[in-house]
Amino acid sequence: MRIKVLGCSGGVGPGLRTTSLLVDDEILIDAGTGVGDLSLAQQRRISHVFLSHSHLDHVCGLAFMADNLFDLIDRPIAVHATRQTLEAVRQHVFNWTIWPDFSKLPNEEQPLLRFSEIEVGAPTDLGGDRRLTAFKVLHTVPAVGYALESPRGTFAFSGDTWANDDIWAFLNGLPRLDKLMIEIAFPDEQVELGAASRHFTPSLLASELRKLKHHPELFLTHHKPGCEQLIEKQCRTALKDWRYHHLQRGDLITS
Ligand SMILES: Nc1ncnc2c1ncn2[C@@H]1O[C@@H]2COP(=O)(O)O[C@H]2[C@H]1O
Repeated sequence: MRIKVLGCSGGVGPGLRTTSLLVDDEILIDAGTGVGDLSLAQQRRISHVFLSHSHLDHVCGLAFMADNLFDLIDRPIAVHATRQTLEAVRQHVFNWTIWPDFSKLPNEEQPLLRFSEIEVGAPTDLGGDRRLTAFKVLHTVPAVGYALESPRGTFAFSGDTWANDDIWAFLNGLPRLDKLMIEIAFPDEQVELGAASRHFTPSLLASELRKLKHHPELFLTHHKPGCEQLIEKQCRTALKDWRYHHLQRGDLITS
């Protein structure tokens, strides 16, 4: 699998885009502002979108992409998420007030978006020997991460999360875990804001990682704008036993 990082910042600013991963040119995992860097031709190729949770920085690109593609595609884009996330997105974004309901446009028989509920823990076959499984994480709204498995390896994306044992129980149950994209939004000084907003700091992530039986390569993500350098400095100590990278927009992960 070829995973292109369209965005992985915890906010926006010059060169910063919010979370969106393009898998094999046809699947999006989350649809943050990073979607805005795809050409129309690239957007037309998207057939599935998997959302981790309902927060704006992970879904706003879906709204703009749907509008862009209005006249350009003749089959729906499948938007997969848990029941709670779909309810939130439908009620608060695609509600005709914030944005048109593209699950009813251009008409209900052939809509642009087709919402599709996923079950946590139930694998979805993506074809080509690839499968994707949602796993529960802990954030301020219902949220999941996704594991992508293929014969060549397993990549997992934590989504936005804070410390909790469900993540490690799921990841420890995987036969292998080669690459883990996991968030650190705040530096250690902001551990209280991290707790309130349910985000990791470097020391907290390092301590939670002791529960993981695998030793994957780590791809650190979702740093809040302005916090990047301090987080990087703290990771040099906190994660010294791990092979890790601070993920950047435009990076490629192969799995
Ligand atoms: N008390 C709070 N609860 C949740 N989010 C907060 C709070 N205070 C500030 N925030 C910010 O609001 C942001 C919403 O998106 P994030 O979860 O990425 O990160 C969150 C924090 O940066």
